[in-house]
Amino acid sequence: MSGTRTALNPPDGSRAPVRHPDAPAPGDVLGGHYEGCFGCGQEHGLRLEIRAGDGVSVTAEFTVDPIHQGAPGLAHGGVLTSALDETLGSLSWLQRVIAVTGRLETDFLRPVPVGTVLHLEARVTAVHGRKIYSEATGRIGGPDGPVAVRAAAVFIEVKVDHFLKNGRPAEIDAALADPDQVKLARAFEVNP
Ligand SMILES: CCCCCCCC/C=C\CCCCCCCC(=O)SCCNC(=O)CCNC(=O)[C@H](O)C(C)(C)COP(=O)(O)OP(=O)(O)OC[C@H]1O[C@@H](n2cnc3c(N)ncnc32)[C@H](O)[C@@H]1OP(=O)(O)O
Repeated sequence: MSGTRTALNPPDGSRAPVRHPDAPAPGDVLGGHYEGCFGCGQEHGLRLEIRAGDGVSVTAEFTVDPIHQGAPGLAHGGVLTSALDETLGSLSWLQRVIAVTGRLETDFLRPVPVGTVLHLEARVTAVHGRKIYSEATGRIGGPDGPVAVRAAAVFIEVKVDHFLKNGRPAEIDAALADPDQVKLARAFEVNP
């Protein structure tokens, strides 16, 4: 695994992230990108409601329920990583690009008990070509509480074709039949 951290460090020539002029205002709820999403769909999964923050940042609160357990009474690490992944993924809204996770590294610093509200915050740190570098934290006890989990990631910008080519036809057809979904995807694609 030597050199893996290097992939999470923005290379020379990276630029600062830019908040799109039409990005939602700080404090606005972003809304999900797809109702079937495990992270932001509101009918199943983590049901994350993510808000725009300042600059290219977002916040969210995730309540750890009994279905999220790994060890008795404690959150599963993979579930916490999913919450971080979704929060990081939603940074796309503020840049008006579509991006998927290329690499995601999580540090688990404290156990997270069932019933905890995890205060999530994510921000883009740099952009290099299609690579978007970002970081996230999950704090317990409040937005300024101790960090329980943190992540560093590289997201890779893609076009709508990524989903059309790789997704399962049933869900793709349903998404294409949903004018809001198509509008959303196209808006992101044509407004860099
Ligand atoms: C009209 C209806 C249609 C529906 C529309 C829906 C809209 C939905 C909106 C928003 C969805 C967002 C969903 C968010 C959900 C939360 C986030 C997730 O969990 S996403 C799922 C997990 N991630 C994957 O499944 C990626 C799987 N991987 C891939 O598909 C490819 O590997 C991909 C696209 C990431 C890269 O493949 P390449 O062929 O396009 O590009 P290459 O040339 O390999 O890489 C480009 C640059 O990126 C670097 N790169 C690629 N992978 C990297 C990695 N793992 N680590 C570091 N750098 C990496 C490369 O070194 C290269 O850098 P250099 O330009 O040369 O400097």
